[in-house]
Amino acid sequence: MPTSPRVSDQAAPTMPSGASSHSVCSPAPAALELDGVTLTYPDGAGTLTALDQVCLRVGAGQMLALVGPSGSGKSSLLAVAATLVQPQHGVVSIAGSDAAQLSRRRRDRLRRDEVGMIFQQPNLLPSLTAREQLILAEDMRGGSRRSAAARADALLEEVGLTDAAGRRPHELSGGMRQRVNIARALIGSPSVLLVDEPTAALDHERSLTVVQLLARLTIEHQVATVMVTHDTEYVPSADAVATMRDGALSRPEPTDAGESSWN
Ligand SMILES: Nc1ncnc2c1ncn2[C@@H]1O[C@H](COP(=O)(O)OP(=O)(O)OP(=O)(O)O)[C@@H](O)[C@H]1O
Repeated sequence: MPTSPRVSDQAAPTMPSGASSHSVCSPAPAALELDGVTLTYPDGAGTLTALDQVCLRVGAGQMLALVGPSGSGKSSLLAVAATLVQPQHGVVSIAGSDAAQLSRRRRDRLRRDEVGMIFQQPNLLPSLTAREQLILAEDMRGGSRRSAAARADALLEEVGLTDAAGRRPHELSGGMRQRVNIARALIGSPSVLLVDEPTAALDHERSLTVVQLLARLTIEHQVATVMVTHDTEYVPSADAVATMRDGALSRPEPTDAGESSWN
């Protein structure tokens, strides 16, 4: 469960340039909210709209699958939700904090404390054991080594890797490496988990294990998870699915799994 300090010192109620003073989507708060988000990139003499008035709400314990063709804006949405890229218009809110209202330092802290990220490739350090990968991540967040070790052990157990805690990446299968990656992303007790193609490097059986694990941990850790996937086979494990097309996001449709829990 989330235990880390929350960023709560939002600046006074001046709106960022281009942000609306009212909610385009819904007034109810959620762990992750995008409200009327538009992101453009320079494109020759003009601009390319990567995200077009995107609205999205994902609550604690919910998992959204995000699908769409290549170039439709999925990675841009994750980058904006991670507060790594600032949109020209709209509001990105994480755990109740409007990212645009924060100083850069506080936005970095918000990301560190509240956002976990998982990419296609686990990017584990070759010389560290699975357990040390997690402890290092918590050390870098400023957590105590003792609590980091206890938390690492608990997370490795949750992802079924207790017996592999002392192994280095080259001694782990691709699926095991991705499970270490997932445990590492959760060690800071984030509110939001952003997952980009977690199964791209895995075979079918391992992919299914990883996606089902993400769905279970989303509930157990009460995180708001957004998972980009090319493979619609894994969508039923999520609570809802939304499609990106040319920067526009469809209304999320609940899956069978999320019929009663999706807002
Ligand atoms: N840094 C950038 N500068 C300029 N254009 C960009 C940049 N990043 C993305 N784009 C463009 O924005 C659009 C959306 O790209 P994005 O990577 O978000 O799509 P995607 O759905 O994640 O694609 P893929 O599935 O291939 O990863 C594309 O037209 C892309 O070329």
